[in-house]
Amino acid sequence: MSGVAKNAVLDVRGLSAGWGPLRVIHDLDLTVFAGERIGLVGLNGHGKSTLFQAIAGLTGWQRGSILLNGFEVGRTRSQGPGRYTHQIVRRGLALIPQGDEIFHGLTVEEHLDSGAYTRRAWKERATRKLKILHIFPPLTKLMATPVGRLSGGERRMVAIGRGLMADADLFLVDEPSLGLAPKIGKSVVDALMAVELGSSAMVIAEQNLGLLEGRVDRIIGMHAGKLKGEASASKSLMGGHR
Ligand SMILES: Nc1ncnc2c1ncn2[C@@H]1O[C@H](COP(=O)(O)OP(=O)(O)OP(=O)(O)O)[C@@H](O)[C@H]1O
Repeated sequence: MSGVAKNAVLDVRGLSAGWGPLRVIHDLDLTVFAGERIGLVGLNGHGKSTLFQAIAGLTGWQRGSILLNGFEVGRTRSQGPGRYTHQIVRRGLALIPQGDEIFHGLTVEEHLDSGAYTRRAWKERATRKLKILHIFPPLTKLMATPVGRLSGGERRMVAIGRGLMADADLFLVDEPSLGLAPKIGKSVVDALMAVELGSSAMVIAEQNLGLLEGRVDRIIGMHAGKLKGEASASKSLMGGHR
């Protein structure tokens, strides 16, 4: 293999990971470059979430190399989740997990603020919130509303918006449309397409290829814990229609 490209935000080599006796990820390689928006498409249970959790250091066990901004964050580990996750987050990772990890009693604005957890993001939180509201306009009038009163689609916007508040270089978004009515799910994915990445990168896991087709820079299939190469549905090949 050639060396790591200079602008690789993420470079995964020989990653295997799983839960207890279950091996979910099999010797996987993946490189994500700055500015890229990637679709990770695969059916339920084929390891998309486990791959994201491995990058965040949250699987039951894992081995192999994971370079985040050139720093090794992989480490062989097998003693319970979460041991290094805060360090990985400080290196530039934002994981937006499946479902809505929200606190019903907190307002929309409190959720967004809670996503600005680095010193720089906190300082810039007013500007960052404006950007989130630009991406998710329905949240504008709901800033003071406790999220327990919101609809499923609005809650998903809050959960994703909170993740996007981070000063991160790599955003991993796990099944943003899951459980939402098709129209709402599409509008949430549309919003993710509108995020200006600059030198950061985004990987969106989805079961529904149609939501990403022609709209991301690359689509990578995932099957039985392995990546299946790239589908011919990248933005450039499809003419970048919206
Ligand atoms: N926390 C966990 N503990 C034990 N097994 C798990 C855990 N999370 C996932 N698994 C198992 O790992 C396998 C891969 O699941 P994973 O959630 O990574 O797939 P996925 O492609 O993201 O699908 P989904 O859309 O359901 O999240 C499944 O067999 C699942 O049961």
